[in-house]
Amino acid sequence: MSTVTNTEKHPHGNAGKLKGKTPGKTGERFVYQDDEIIEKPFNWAQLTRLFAYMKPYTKQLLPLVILMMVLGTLTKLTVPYLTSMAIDKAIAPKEGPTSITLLYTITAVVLVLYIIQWLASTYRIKYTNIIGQRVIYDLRSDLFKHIQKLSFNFFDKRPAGSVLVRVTNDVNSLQELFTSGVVNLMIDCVQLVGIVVILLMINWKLGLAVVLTVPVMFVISTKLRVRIRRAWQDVRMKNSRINSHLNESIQGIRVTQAYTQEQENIQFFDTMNMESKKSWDRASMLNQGFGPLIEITGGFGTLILFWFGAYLIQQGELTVGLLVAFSSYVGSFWEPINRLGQMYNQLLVAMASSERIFEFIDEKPSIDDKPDALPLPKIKGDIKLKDVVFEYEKGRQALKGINLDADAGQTIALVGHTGSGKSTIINLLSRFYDISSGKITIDGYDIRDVQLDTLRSQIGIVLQDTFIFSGTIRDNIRFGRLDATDEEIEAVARAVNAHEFIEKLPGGYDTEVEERGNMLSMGQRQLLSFARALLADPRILILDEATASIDTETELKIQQALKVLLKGRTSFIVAHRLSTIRHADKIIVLDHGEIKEQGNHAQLMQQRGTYFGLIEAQFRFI
Ligand SMILES: Nc1ncnc2c1ncn2[C@@H]1O[C@H](COP(=O)(O)OP(=O)(O)OP(=O)(O)O)[C@@H](O)[C@H]1O
Repeated sequence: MSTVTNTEKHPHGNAGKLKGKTPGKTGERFVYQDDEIIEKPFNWAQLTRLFAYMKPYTKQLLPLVILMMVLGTLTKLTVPYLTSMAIDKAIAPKEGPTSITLLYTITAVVLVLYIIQWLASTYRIKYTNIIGQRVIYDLRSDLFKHIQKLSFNFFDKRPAGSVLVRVTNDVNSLQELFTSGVVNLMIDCVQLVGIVVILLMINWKLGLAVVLTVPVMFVISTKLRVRIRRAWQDVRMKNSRINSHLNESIQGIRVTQAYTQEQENIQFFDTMNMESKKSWDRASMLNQGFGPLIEITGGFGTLILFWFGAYLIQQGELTVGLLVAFSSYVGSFWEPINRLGQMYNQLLVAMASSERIFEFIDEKPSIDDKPDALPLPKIKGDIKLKDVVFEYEKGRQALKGINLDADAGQTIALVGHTGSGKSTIINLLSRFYDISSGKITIDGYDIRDVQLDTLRSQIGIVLQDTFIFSGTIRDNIRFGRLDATDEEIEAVARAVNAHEFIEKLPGGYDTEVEERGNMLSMGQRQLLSFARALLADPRILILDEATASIDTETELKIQQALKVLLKGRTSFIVAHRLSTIRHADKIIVLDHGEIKEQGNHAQLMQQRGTYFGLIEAQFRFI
């Protein structure tokens, strides 16, 4: 495609999965059913697919992470045992004198172990962050690349906000899982097994008593955490609704102000904002209430430990040092258990997010190359439409059997009442949609049989409301052909009468225009889009003429520019200006998806039919 397609002409705002659009019912707007699902049951296939994103990094970074993890865990688990040695052998030995030298030696070893532990954990965090960020980068980039390829009918069905939320929120919600979750899961498992083994080795009776409380504690902690996690998820969801609304309200701020709907909008936002606040309050209440409760679940284990431990010391089966070591191990026992419960919740949330992400990634573009599609060679520009029927939705024909021939170099003007099918024809020529039946050929090639990019790169499109991207004027023209030189850009700008106004801008060609080019007038934006199309130099040009009335001087400039642009190309123009229509080689008059009349201006005026009526009406209107 030589120029960008206009999203505004195909608003995404049609209901799709929107539940309703009644103003005031905050809960109803900006709610997309599938975005609402917070958690999904465990799904191994999906989890495997998600973790496959880590694969490219398993060879270099993951071994390092595992090494750091093992090192960190080993050192961590050794310290309590050394402490017990310090107590039992150096501070209060059963037999013989206390040994300060042994105490110093143990302290020195513990110091070294702490240093190793610190280094191991620093590097482990560093490497896991690298892996996590890369995975998220890959995932987001895959998703974006894929969305770029999806066809118009995909966007017809979905509100832009919903697409936005998936690329941002859903991907972000996986961030935690990849940056810390996976590695923590491994560490916790290793640590738990290590601790259980050590506890049983020190004293199997006491070990067993403590270990038996684990499943109970695990269930309690997980169950409590589910509620907290859900409450926080609700906060996120409410925030993402605010994001969606913000997106729409900022894009539509001009309409809002024009219709003086600011108050209504503020009220609506307020309700949303309040809901987000309430949901936050709820979550933080739960956090305050349950958080400490979870923390003290570990206290039960400690109670059992001291009660039973004291008994074993009395029986001579345990030393004080070992009890201290035991208590230290038990202390670092609850940490991984709590985290595992958290991790489980995190996985359920990740399931829902990844399902939504993969749903988009799995969406096949409805318009794609056939497996045996050949490149479309350089074309002359003969276009034929034969019995073309098209339905956007099943059962509603937007075009009802169109037959039309355009010879290379001809200018075809499409005219007709609103909704008669003009834009639909131009959408079909670039294969933004596939026809329901019939055939469209270019130089004898069926457009469904050739490679899409070789087709679209030979068609230039200029739409009514030119889409200006944020960047310089030069960048915006260069969008037509990325390898164009500055001289070429200036040459096309001169050819379409745009040079003059560009020169007058504060930075000339390097003036930064904000997104959508609001600082430029409608006429200037039109001229820019002409320059863009001329630079692309396509054999076929599709033009949706702007309806906006502009001053006579600019109008004249646009007419001259149009002449330059149309020269030597086959052009289809959804024409609104009489001057454009008059100069067309062929005028196609559409009515309810059918061709009513065709011919040149003089012929059609003579017929005194629909065209005559349209022109008369336009004059009366003017
Ligand atoms: N994305 C879409 N999904 C469903 N129906 C659509 C879509 N776009 C257009 N239509 C319908 O197809 C018919 C033809 O629309 P089209 O946009 O081609 O008309 P038009 O002649 O270009 O009108 P206008 O001059 O107002 O732009 C209309 O009935 C319209 O409602």
